[in-house]
Order: sequence, then C-alpha cells, then structure tokens
Amino acid sequence: MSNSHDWQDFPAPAKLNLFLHIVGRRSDGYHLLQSVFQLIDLADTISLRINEDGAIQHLNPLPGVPAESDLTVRAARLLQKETGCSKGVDIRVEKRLPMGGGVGGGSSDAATVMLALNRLWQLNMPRSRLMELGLSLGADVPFFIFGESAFVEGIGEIMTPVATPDVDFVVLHPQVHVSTPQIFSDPDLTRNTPPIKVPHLSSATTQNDLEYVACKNHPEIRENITWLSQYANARMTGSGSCVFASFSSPNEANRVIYDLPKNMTGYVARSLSKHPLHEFAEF
Ligand SMILES: C[C@@](CO)(OP(=O)(O)O)[C@H](O)COP(=O)(O)OP(=O)(O)OC[C@H]1O[C@@H](n2ccc(N)nc2=O)[C@H](O)[C@@H]1O
Ligand SMILES: Nc1ncnc2c1ncn2[C@@H]1O[C@H](COP(=O)(O)OP(=O)(O)O)[C@@H](O)[C@H]1O
Repeated sequence: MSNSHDWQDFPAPAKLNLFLHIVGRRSDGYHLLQSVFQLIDLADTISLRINEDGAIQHLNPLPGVPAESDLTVRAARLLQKETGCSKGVDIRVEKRLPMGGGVGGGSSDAATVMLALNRLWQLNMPRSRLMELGLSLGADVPFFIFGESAFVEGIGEIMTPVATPDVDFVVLHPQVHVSTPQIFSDPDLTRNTPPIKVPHLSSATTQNDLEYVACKNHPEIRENITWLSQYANARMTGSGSCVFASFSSPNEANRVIYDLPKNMTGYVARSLSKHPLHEFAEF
C-alpha cells in the first residue's frame, strides 16, 4: 500500500536560451542579461523519499560532485532552514542532462527539489518566495520555479512570461567543458548589446553574446554549430557547450539526428509550455 514514505519520482526539465544578450554589468561585476528561456522535455529524474527524522541525504552522488555541494541537497537544506520543517528527505538523481552544458541541469534539479518538497513537506510557500530563495543557489533556479517560457532580465531574477511556438529541437553536446567565469571575464566578450523592450523571437535579430568567446576557446563548439547549420539556424545555449536548432516536426529533427556523425552527440527534444510541477506552488 502506498504511503508518504515511498519513493516518488519528479522530472527536472532542461532549458534552452533562445537568445542571450549581455546588456551591461552590475557594480559587483555580474553581467546583466536579456534572454528568452525555453523549457524542453529533456529531463533528469529526481527521486525523493520523505523521512520523519529530519535527515537530508543524497544516496547516489554524481561523479565529481560531493553530496553536500550537490544543488539538490543544498536546495533541501535551504528550505528546511527557511521553514524550520522537522521532516527530512532521501534523494536520488538520475542524470540525463549534460553537466555544464548550458541546459541548466543543476539549477533545474534544485528547482524540482524545492517544488516537490513544497508539496511533500506541506510548506505552502508562495512561488515568489521559492524563486527568491532559489536565486541564492544559482541564477537559473528562479526561472525553473517560475515554470514557463520567459523573457529573463537582470542576472536571472526578472521574469516576464512569453508565448513561444511549439517546436522540436535538435540539441548537440560538444564534449568540452566551458568555464562560465572564464567566458564572463574574457576581454573579447560583447557587453554592450542594446537592451530590447520586448523579446524578439526571430533568430535574425538576436544572438548569444557568449558564443563567440566560447567558440574561440573551444573550436568543437563552432564545428557543431557549423554542422547543424546545414539544416537550420543553429546557436549555443547559455554559456555552452550545447548548441541547438529548431524544426517544425519531430520527423525533421529525427532525420538530423539520423545523419549525425559517430563522433558527435545529440538529442531530440520538444518545447514544453509549462514545467511539469508548475502546480506545486501558487503565485
Ligand atoms: C549565463 C547563464 C544563462 O543561463 O548560463 P548557463 O549557466 O545557463 O550556462 C547563467 O545565467 C549563468 O549563471 P550561473 O550558472 O549562476 O553562473 P555561475 O556559474 O555561478 O557564474 C560563474 C561566474 O560567472 C560570472 N557571471 C555569471 C553570471 C552573470 N550573469 N554574470 C557574471 O558575470 C561571475 O563571475 C560568476 O562568479
Ligand atoms: N544536481 C546537479 N546536477 C548537475 N550539476 C550540479 C548539480 N549539483 C551541483 N552541480 C555542479 O554545477 C555545475 C554546473 O552544472 P549544470 O547546471 O549542469 O551546468 P549549466 O549551468 O552549464 O547547465 C556542475 O559542473 C556541477 O559541479
């Protein structure tokens, strides 16, 4: 018989930055962005089991990420500290999203833990508070808690919903690690793209300002963009390394993956209009 202490599975979907402009810099050195964030149905699975003794444990830590620094554990501890909740949780993560790929995997895992525990620990925290708390874990966490396609500004905390078309994406993962701090500190980075008032959905008038510097340091990213550009307009997401292009049917996207050379890695993903756990917090 099912009870509240069984394992339960929750999806943590990825995001793509349809464009990413750097429009300025804050006095603390952080860069001000404008971006449209799009949820896609490529996802990690977070399994949670509630306990009554207050312990928070990660049962299958990721290679290279000690349990205590994993964003899922940090998210659970943050919520427990904030609310004084006496319950704990055991955590398992089934990782599918490329780590350090610019698809927001770590941030999405953290957001899913916060949304799921909001329900399982019966916290009834408003979405706005969860978003504020989430920002302290990472710039992309508020977006995943917001839970729908958004025009994102500031360093990731200002959000306006935006209707994006339903499309199928091909996402390629060049097997290189891009250092986000290194990209943001590169003298060649464009930091003065003029701010736009409303989000543009046409790729003709937008770009990813981080792409030039990322490709300069990692030619593999340029090679992946060039290969995918044979089929459709292709660009990098976030600080890389993943690159993507959109297609109007799953067949078209699958055909591209069929042609993929053996030395490249890629996925097909569909746009998501809402986060699967959107109902777990109220505005
Ligand atoms: C650019 C985005 C777009 O989604 O890239 P992805 O992480 O998705 O790839 C994010 O905002 C990335 O934010 P976040 O993931 O928190 O960046 P971190 O790795 O913590 O940032 C590392 C370092 O990059 C610089 N940094 C980061 C974000 C920002 N808006 N301005 C910055 O100048 C800071 O020096 C910071 O210490
Ligand atoms: N649950 C998690 N999943 C992925 N990465 C995590 C997690 N917790 C902490 N991290 C750390 O965050 C870093 C960035 O991860 P990720 O979110 O996948 O990248 P990106 O922001 O480029 O999409 C990883 O290299 C890892 O050290």
